[in-house]
Amino acid sequence: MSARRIDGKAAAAALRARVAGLAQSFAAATGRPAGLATVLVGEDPASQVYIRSKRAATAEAGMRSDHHPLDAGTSETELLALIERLNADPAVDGILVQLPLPAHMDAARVIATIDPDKDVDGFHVVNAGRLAVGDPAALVPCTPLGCLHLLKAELGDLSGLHAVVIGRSNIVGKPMAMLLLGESCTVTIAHSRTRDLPAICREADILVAAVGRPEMVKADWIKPGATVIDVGINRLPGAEPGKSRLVGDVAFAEAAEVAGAITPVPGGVGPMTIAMLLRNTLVAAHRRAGLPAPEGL
Ligand SMILES: NC(=O)C1=CN([C@@H]2O[C@H](COP(=O)(O)OP(=O)(O)OC[C@H]3O[C@@H](n4cnc5c(N)ncnc54)[C@H](OP(=O)(O)O)[C@@H]3O)[C@@H](O)[C@H]2O)C=CC1
Ligand SMILES: Nc1nc(=O)c2c([nH]1)NC[C@@H]1CN(c3ccc(C(=O)N[C@@H](CCC(=O)O)C(=O)O)cc3)C=[N+]21
Repeated sequence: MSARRIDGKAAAAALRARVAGLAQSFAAATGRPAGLATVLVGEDPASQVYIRSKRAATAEAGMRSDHHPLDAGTSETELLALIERLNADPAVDGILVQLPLPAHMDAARVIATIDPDKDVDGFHVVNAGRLAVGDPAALVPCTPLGCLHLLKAELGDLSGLHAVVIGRSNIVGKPMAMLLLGESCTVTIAHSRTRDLPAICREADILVAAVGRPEMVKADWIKPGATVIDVGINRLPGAEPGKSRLVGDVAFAEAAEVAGAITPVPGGVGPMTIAMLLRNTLVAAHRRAGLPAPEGL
């Protein structure tokens, strides 16, 4: 392997430590901890694992974590009523409704009900719009924010670099492209209808894969020396029965022979997502308390 391995776990731990320090100052200044409310509908095992790690990280950073588990049969009306209560609760700075939601719910309507200034996932159309127009009040989706943090730590100034983002979802691909545009990259967004994807990827100084296809990006898709960010989380059957293993959207071992730097899965973007959730919660708390934005995040 010739590429540098970008250690998302270490970067996330450093960011969480900074958040914890600032969370302490916030509590001292306001007399209350910053608070995140999590909502999980149903019992999807993967979602339960994610919620557990998000809550543990929140508590460890000295913030309040309130969890609202709802059973799978809960009506959308009941969920919307819970969100309205959380919107009105002054102890709640951030609201996270874990996705995916059960099929009988309209995720867009649910997200639209969250107060944009408590929308620490950054999924509300108001926050998507703020990001698109460069309004600093935007709460930005955690995963692309984490990717950008890793890219800046690796490369410094990104201006003029050609970034190719594979994937155009509202939660990863599109906001990632907006952030890179904001850093003055030349941005190409690729997706399932893109023609000759390998050739387009080979033009990239920065390649972000957010597709959900295990090990789709091969070594010969990568420009020598490029920085590769692998957002994919794909669970494949493991070596032993009943066990699973995680792989990204990039064929890591072969890609690492060509790239200049690359994130692993696990231990890359995933941990940064959680750290950025804490960051967004603290930023939302400062704003709601009328305090200036915390520095160094
Ligand atoms: N690490 C983390 O914290 C997070 C990881 N993830 C992971 O990131 C990945 C992407 O997530 P998400 O954006 O929600 O996924 P979506 O399924 O919403 O979007 C996938 C995107 O990939 C595109 N795509 C699918 N197949 C191909 C293909 N063969 N060639 C090119 N493009 C293709 C789709 O194109 P089209 O629009 O044309 O259908 C779509 O835009 C998943 O593996 C997910 O688990 C997600 C969130 C957080
Ligand atoms: N409202 C909402 N907000 C989200 O941010 C959200 C969501 N719903 N639904 C699901 C996706 C996925 N996601 C991840 C978070 C952490 C890791 C993570 O920590 N991954 C570890 C490995 C964890 C493991 O072993 O499973 C890693 O990559 O090293 C991965 C994925 C957040 N999501």
